[in-house]
Amino acid sequence: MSLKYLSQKIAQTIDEELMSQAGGFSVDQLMELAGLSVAQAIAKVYDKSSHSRVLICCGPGNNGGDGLVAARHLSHFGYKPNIFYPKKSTKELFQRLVTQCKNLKIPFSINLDEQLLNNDLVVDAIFGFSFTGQIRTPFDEVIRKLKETKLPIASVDIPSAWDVEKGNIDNCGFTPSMLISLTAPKLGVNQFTGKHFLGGRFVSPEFAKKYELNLPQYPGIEQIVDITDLSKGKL
Ligand SMILES: NC(=O)C1=CN([C@@H]2O[C@H](COP(=O)(O)OP(=O)(O)OC[C@H]3O[C@@H](n4cnc5c(N)ncnc54)[C@H](O)[C@@H]3O)[C@@H](O)[C@H]2O)[C@@H](O)CC1
Ligand SMILES: [K+]
Repeated sequence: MSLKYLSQKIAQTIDEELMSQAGGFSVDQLMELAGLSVAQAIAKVYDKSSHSRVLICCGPGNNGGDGLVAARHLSHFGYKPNIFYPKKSTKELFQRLVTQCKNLKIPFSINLDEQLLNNDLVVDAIFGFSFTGQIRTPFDEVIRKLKETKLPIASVDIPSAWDVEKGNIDNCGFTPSMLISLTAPKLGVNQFTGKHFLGGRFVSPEFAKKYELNLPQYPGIEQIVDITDLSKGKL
């Protein structure tokens, strides 16, 4: 049974339906589980003895929110997260996530160059499935710097600046060493051959059937499932 890769529209429809009256979820709940998945996947691949300093780059939307949640969990796991969040959302949920991180003494910095010199790993939580069109400032500069860094990058849901359906067209983005797709991978990553996890363990069997997601079994109590071998060489 092959994995289902989602179009941008279906990814957004699934998101909306999960948070509809029928789905019953709040955005906080989904974001919490998404961010926890990200933190678990990172802890599985990058040991804190060698990769304790984790730079979390957060964008202006919910992908950035997943990054803030992941930063909190990584801090509890014993990592030393640093947050780069240049365009903060004014929504109450995001303000609370920032407060939670500050209460854990997680530093926020606006100096990306300095942060890239002083961390062991980057989490790319800049754009998710709602990214469209030409990349706008200040994120054009951020993506350019991430293209240049030699640090390993773990992307949340889709590598930022990749077209959600067509992938890294015109080499507009960077290729991360690791990807944590949420709910189901997006069409744009069907050529991705790096370490690939699926997270966001919140879909009911009926819901998965309705959208023919063909989700793999999550092992035991894990929030993530390794789909590297399932996804390699797709198409
Ligand atoms: N159903 C799911 O799987 C869940 C998804 N979540 C996360 O939510 C993400 C989607 O969140 P959103 O819909 O808020 O969108 P994104 O976080 O993908 O990005 C939207 C933001 O990016 C900006 N943006 C879009 N294109 C741009 C461009 N070309 N240049 C500069 N800025 C641009 C928009 O103005 C907006 O502020 C997913 O990818 C995932 O990470 C989780 O939080 C919860 C559960
Ligand atoms: K991303």
